[in-house]
Amino acid sequence: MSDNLLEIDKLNVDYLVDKGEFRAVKEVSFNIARGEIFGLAGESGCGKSTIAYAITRLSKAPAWISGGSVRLDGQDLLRLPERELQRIRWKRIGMVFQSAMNSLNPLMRVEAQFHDVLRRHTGCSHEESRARAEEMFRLVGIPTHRIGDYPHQFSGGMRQRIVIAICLALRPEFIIMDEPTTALDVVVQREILEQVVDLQRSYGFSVLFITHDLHLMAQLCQRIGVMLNGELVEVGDVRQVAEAPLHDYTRKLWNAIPQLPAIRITRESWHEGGDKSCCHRRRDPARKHPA
Ligand SMILES: Nc1ncnc2c1ncn2[C@@H]1O[C@H](COP(=O)(O)OP(=O)(O)OP(=O)(O)O)[C@@H](O)[C@H]1O
Repeated sequence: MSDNLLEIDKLNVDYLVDKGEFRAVKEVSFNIARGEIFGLAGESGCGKSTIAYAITRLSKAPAWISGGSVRLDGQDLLRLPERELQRIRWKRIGMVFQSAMNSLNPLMRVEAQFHDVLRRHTGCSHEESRARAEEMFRLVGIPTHRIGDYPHQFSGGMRQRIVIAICLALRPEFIIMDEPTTALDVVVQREILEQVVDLQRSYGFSVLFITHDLHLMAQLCQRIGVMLNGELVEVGDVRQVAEAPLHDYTRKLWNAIPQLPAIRITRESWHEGGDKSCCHRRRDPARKHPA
């Protein structure tokens, strides 16, 4: 069995626009190992979300996947019949997007929403889904007595945690997180991401983590891919991409970040007794990426 859970090879995605085809993702290839958190960085409009949607073939018109392959455990998702893909979405590949908290049904109690998803994908009973929902609420730090509440009775951060909890309840092997906490304030954002890392350590799923925030990415991910105008211009270990970027654009991305007294938390330091309230890598004032 390959170490890679996900293998994307020469993926092309076009948008069919008035003036013809616009290629938003150009020959993009990268792998995500089992249990790895892989980050995709790059400025707005470079194609990150387009890739996220293409992986599960949730791209909506006018997007068109025009080439390449996306293999999950060796199986090309781009060539699977839709019915088979439906069995893989959510069950094997979870998705948490920026606006996910708004995807909860406002008219249904949260427990019913858990049950709905779990019954559909696993056929489990009310008792089983209630037990799983309580377990997931505990994991994401929400008191279990709130399980019968409606979405509007929770804060934005709590709703986003609930979406993550529902996603995790299906025990996916791979989770796509596209700006999962961008709409939330930094403290809540940090708490949720700490929980995601803890859960990832417990369950061992792989994550594609997309964010504008390079610092956050460097804290969470083992490897990072950097995109520019639809192309993946650099992929590397987080330390290499942060400290010895190979591509000019990656250097520019780092240099565009305000000079804070400290800039990177390693995933290890986040978890191994470091001060979680601040960043851990002291930036060497003398160190400058070459322009
Ligand atoms: N529905 C659409 N029709 C035409 N072009 C689109 C459409 N959606 C996205 N695009 C274009 O595709 C390119 C990639 O967009 P995408 O949303 O993937 O970027 P992104 O890197 O995720 O940006 P952001 O970080 O702002 O979310 C952009 O140039 C965008 O304008």
